[in-house]
Amino acid sequence: MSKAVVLGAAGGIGQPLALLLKCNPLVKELSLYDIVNTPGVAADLSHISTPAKVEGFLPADDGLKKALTGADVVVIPAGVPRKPGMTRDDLFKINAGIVRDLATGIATVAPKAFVLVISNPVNSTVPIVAEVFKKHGVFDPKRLFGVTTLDVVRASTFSAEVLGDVSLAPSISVPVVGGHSGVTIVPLFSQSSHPLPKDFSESSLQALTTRVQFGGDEVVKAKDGAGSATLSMAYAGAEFATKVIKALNGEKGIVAPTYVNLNADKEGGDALKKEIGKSLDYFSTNVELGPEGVAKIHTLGKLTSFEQGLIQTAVPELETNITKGVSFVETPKL
Ligand SMILES: NC(=O)c1ccc[n+]([C@@H]2O[C@H](COP(=O)([O-])OP(=O)(O)OC[C@H]3O[C@@H](n4cnc5c(N)ncnc54)[C@H](O)[C@@H]3O)[C@@H](O)[C@H]2O)c1
Ligand SMILES: O=C(O)C[C@H](O)C(=O)O
Repeated sequence: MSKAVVLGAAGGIGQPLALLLKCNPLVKELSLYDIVNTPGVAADLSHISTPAKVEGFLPADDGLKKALTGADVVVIPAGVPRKPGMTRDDLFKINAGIVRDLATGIATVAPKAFVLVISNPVNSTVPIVAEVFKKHGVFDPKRLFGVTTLDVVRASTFSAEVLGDVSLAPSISVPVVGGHSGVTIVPLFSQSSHPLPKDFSESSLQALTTRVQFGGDEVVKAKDGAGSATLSMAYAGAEFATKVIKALNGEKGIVAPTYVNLNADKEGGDALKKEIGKSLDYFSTNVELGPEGVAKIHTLGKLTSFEQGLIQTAVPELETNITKGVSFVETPKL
């Protein structure tokens, strides 16, 4: 039984994510923090007849500190979402500072908590959290995760559509590796639990891959200025948080793609760097979770030449995104 904290809990993701965590029997305490509205959200959720005790906190009266005290798992969906025409990197200007400040709170109050970063641009915000933790001398790469589960969820859903049977979606597992923005999102359909049809053409594979890579844009466009994916993200965030909590409670054999610091498992991380041909510090890949967080970083395995090409396109953009996050904390210029 764990204490989960949501930072940004009154937002479009935060509220449904908090609902799903309140309904999770593994959550004993749920603390909700935001700059607005958390007392109301917490009061509302607290009437649900599940065991988790819910409390809401605002910045006044040391709210962040109170929310984080005793935290096992901290999920961060705080920050602004995209509008049509924006890239995730366009959010850096605002979200980098928000994530840095929240990370400072976690590093100070709950340095051992598992930190799950949803705020975009994930490729850069995860390094920001790491650098803040390093500054406080409490960085443990095993405990920091960029949440890329929505890409995995989309790959399952879109594969099921292609296979003509949407009921398959929950059982389809496609590793999605790289990062979480556009071309850095690399679905490995050749490793799907449910292979694509034998006569699936190269152009259809390209279209399916592009749909996963730009699935976020599909939602941003449909919402037409009212934000980005919230409900599907809450579902994905709760899925991933549940995996982390289960692993923390000692459940074995839990593997999920997530964006991690490759020093979390030196052997696996080094092997992965060799595979991608670049010494990046962060990459999303299948990770085995354990009670201490990252237990094992899996390598990518056998790739098709199409997938190798996708990785080679992803790597330079990822490198730029990572450097941007790291240097923001080293020398803040914004
Ligand atoms: N990783 C992913 O797959 C994924 C998917 C969807 C969205 N996102 C990202 O998640 C973030 C949130 O999206 P949303 O739709 O929930 O946005 P939103 O605007 O609906 O909610 C964000 C919440 O953050 C709060 N907030 C702002 N500054 C804060 C601070 N300093 N401390 C605490 N809370 C603060 C706001 O008050 C708001 O309630 C965006 O950056 C978005 O791009 C990531
Ligand atoms: O697309 C976005 O900006 C939000 C999120 O990263 C997504 O993938 O839906």
